[in-house]
Amino acid sequence: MAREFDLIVLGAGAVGENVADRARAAGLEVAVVEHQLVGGECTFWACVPSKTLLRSGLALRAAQRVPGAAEAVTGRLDAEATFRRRDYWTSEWRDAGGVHWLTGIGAVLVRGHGRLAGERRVLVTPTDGGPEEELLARHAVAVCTGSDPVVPDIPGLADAGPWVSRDATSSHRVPGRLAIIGGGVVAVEMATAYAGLGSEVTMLVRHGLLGSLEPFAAEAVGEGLADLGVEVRFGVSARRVERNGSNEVVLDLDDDSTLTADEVLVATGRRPRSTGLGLETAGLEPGSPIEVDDTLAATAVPAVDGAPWLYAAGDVVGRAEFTHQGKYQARAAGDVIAARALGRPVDAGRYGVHAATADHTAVPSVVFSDPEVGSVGLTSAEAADRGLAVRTPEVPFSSVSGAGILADDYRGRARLVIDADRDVVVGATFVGQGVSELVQQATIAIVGEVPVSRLWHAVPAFPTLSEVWLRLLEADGRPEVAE
Ligand SMILES: Cc1cc2nc3c(=O)[nH]c(=O)nc-3n(C[C@H](O)[C@H](O)[C@H](O)COP(=O)(O)OP(=O)(O)OC[C@H]3O[C@@H](n4cnc5c(N)ncnc54)[C@H](O)[C@@H]3O)c2cc1C
Ligand SMILES: NC(=O)c1ccc[n+]([C@@H]2O[C@H](COP(=O)([O-])OP(=O)(O)OC[C@H]3O[C@@H](n4cnc5c(N)ncnc54)[C@H](O)[C@@H]3O)[C@@H](O)[C@H]2O)c1
Repeated sequence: MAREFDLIVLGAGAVGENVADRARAAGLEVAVVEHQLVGGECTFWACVPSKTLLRSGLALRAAQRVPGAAEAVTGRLDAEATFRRRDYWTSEWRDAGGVHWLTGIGAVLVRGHGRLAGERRVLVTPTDGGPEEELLARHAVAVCTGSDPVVPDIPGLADAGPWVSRDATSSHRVPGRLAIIGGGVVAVEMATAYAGLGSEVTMLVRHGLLGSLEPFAAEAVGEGLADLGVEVRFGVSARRVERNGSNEVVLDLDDDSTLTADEVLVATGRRPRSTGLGLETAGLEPGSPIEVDDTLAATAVPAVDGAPWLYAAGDVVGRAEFTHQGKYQARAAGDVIAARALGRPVDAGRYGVHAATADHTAVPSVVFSDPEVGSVGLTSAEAADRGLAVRTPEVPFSSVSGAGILADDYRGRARLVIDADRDVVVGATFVGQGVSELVQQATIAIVGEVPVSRLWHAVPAFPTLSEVWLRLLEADGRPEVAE
């Protein structure tokens, strides 16, 4: 007989876990269906292992930039120890901790592959090979199934056994020569990590590095990669790839040259994991992102008894492929599903309790390269596309004592994008060592719509990196008192 729950969540990544958590907190009966590891991509193959692989190199280079400490650290990175720390943080790819947490909040974990079979009905093929199980949802189904890497259709590539991000983040081996196809965030972070660990890295970048960010930040990252010995080849693509008899990967490039490596990492973007989910039984297109409104309800699926029943959040909706933003969507989704199920008021207005408004205004992100890039909101180019009249004060960190004290020859820049009509910050980009911690200040300024004239009263402590805010305000100009 079918088991019945108030809410069925497909996927126990960070996003599915948070939908379940909020709905459970309101007292709903929740089932979570997971066909792999509870914790998903971020915990086991993405954020956590990539950041632990990067951290050792960043820490070593930070010490090398401070006389006194530099003399004390004369050796190279210890790859084995770096991998061991990564293995600790990924619990050696075991999810007992996640399962303990999920059952601790009172959700029911169903191990298997779930797919929709019409309105509020899910079929699960159990991981252990048992008979298919039917689950029924009294109120809602939330699809939180994440995304998959895209492998371009380059002749021979698939047969050459390329690395995708999971291979790079879970490897216990440092390839002597690593070729990377792509110039986005995965490519840049893995180039930084593996160059630090001792690989000879060559990046094949069809267009620019980190294309969605401010060009000055990408330029600084390019210089940082060069300092690490990474060769970045712009405007070059692979025409054909093959693994030869010596187990080398040979890439035939469209500038008529050849690149030989021990491994090739494909880092050319991701697509929503929306096939094999039975989405067509709800009238949706498999393979596409699931389009949702700001309460995360699927816009193309009709409501039942006046309430939406199909929700989606995280990478599968394609609004902002970051764990933190997916979890933000998940909190709104879990709360609104509960509110609608329990007949409680719904606050779906701009910045309402149940609306993921910040998806449109203030998505923060950090590229953990060396230097780091921290950004939130609009770039100058995006503001121009929206027809906004903006001021864009920009300063080097050489004007900030805290930066000079943090590291000798500190290199970095910062830029604000200020909506001139409303006199509020709508975007910020920082590049430099340790700038990741500056992003939240900008996020608060944007979401809070704090007038720039008021920011002059938010005094940064001396001598911290945050003093860059003062320099940015000075570059923008001290407010004048009206006659
Ligand atoms: C290398 C790399 C590094 C990254 N670093 C960062 C970072 O530093 N910071 C950051 O914010 N973001 C980072 N990201 C992005 C981040 O990993 C994703 O945005 C995040 O994991 C999305 O979470 P999710 O829950 O939507 O998807 P996932 O984590 O992919 O979870 C989806 C879950 O659903 C399960 N599932 C799928 N289909 C089914 C089904 N039919 N039945 C049952 N279960 C199913 C999967 O097994 C998985 O557990 C990184 C991404 C990559 C690739
Ligand atoms: N620190 C973080 O927050 C972090 C880290 C890693 C990944 N992520 C998330 O994961 C997502 C995926 O990252 P990604 O780097 O794979 O994607 P991306 O979209 O950032 O970059 C893809 C890159 O591949 C290039 N490309 C695309 N097709 C190509 C082809 N056929 N040949 C050559 N180059 C090609 C693009 O020009 C671009 O440079 C990101 O959008 C991000 O949201 C976040």
